[in-house]
Amino acid sequence: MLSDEFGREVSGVRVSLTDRCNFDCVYCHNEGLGDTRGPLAAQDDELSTDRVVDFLEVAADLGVDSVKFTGGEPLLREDLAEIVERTPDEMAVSLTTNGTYLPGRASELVDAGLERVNISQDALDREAFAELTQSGAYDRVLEGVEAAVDAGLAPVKINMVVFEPTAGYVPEMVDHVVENEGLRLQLIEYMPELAGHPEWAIDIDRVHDWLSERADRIEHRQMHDRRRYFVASDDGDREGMVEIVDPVGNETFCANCHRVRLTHDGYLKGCLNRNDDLRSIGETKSRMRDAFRATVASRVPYYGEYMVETEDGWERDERYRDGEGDRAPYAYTED
Ligand SMILES: Nc1nc2c(ncn2[C@@H]2O[C@H](COP(=O)(O)OP(=O)(O)OP(=O)(O)O)[C@@H](O)[C@H]2O)c(=O)[nH]1
Ligand SMILES: C[S@@+](CC[C@H](N)C(=O)[O-])C[C@H]1O[C@@H](n2cnc3c(N)ncnc32)[C@H](O)[C@@H]1O
Ligand code: SF4
Ligand code: SF4
Repeated sequence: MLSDEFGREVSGVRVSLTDRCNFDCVYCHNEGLGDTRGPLAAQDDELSTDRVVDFLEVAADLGVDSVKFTGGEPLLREDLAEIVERTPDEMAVSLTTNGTYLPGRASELVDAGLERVNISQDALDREAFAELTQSGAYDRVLEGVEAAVDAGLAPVKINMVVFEPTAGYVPEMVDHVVENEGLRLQLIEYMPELAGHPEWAIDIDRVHDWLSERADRIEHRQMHDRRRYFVASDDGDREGMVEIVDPVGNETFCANCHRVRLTHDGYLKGCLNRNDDLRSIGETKSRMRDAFRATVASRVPYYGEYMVETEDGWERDERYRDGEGDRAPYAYTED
């Protein structure tokens, strides 16, 4: 397994298969790929099936043992099952999706080798959901969760972004996963670094404190040092798990970051929040190997190294002022 200069082993890759999406969530950072708006049909710049598979084989050779497929909406790729099927056996395969295309396709993905799925659902309220995602697909998402459970993907992780408009729904989402076997909840701190609107953020420590009071036990996950809270139902018969993803301004989170990302158009990046280190994987496996090694060698923790805390808040360190990217940063437009 390769390690970076900060002793962080790279055990996982996150592959964005497309920057397209059928939703337009108000908070979306799109994994650093710019806006998801635009045509839904497949685009020429997207990596072909073979190139994704070549890359995964190279990553596996370099000791990477897990892959997460994401996007945009990864199920907009018609070849997703083929990609999962052709992923090297030694890699654990998971997916993050908005869930809308899982009905009818979840079983095919499981048969191909999919082991886990995270489905985004920010509220149990239809209207709030529509406002947040700019879509009317609430029922379809619930069907997607059901399809995933039925296909054998339990426990399914529900991803919920916690910010001003959703914070009030946290207690009922926690109850929802306690009551429903087969579900887990992942509360993701709203990240304004790429998406803007820092005023939407809430103090995630308040959520930690609230869960600490409710939980019977707490575990720390090696990845990002994330905390997992185990919450029992009132009658003690059932238990739900709630994980908090709290990367913003969190040096410990970054110090335990073990993932490299691949963009839909074939660039490696060492950090979700960076857009100035995009390195092309090229066409051949030997180029891909070199690019992967170079990206690992130059990746740095975002908070605490790339960004340093000053009296005025977090600022980019002088040493990283000049970007080292092979292509221009992806663009976001303000709403
Ligand atoms: N800043 C930062 N945010 C991350 C990182 N990993 C996950 N996140 C945030 O958490 C969101 C959801 O992540 P998922 O794609 O569902 O997967 P995950 O929780 O990281 O992975 P698993 O728990 O292994 O399924 C991401 O879109 C980010 O907003 C990371 O390395 N850095
Ligand atoms: C970018 S989406 C891509 C996969 C898929 N379209 C989905 O929504 O699950 C991956 C995850 O990022 C989360 N996310 C998007 N923008 C975010 C932000 N600004 N802060 C925190 N999480 C965010 C989403 O809620 C989702 O769970
Ligand atoms: S569904 Fe995912 S990729 Fe699409 S807009 Fe929402 S968070 Fe972004
Ligand atoms: S270095 Fe920090 S911000 Fe960047 S991807 Fe890793 S955990 Fe996220």
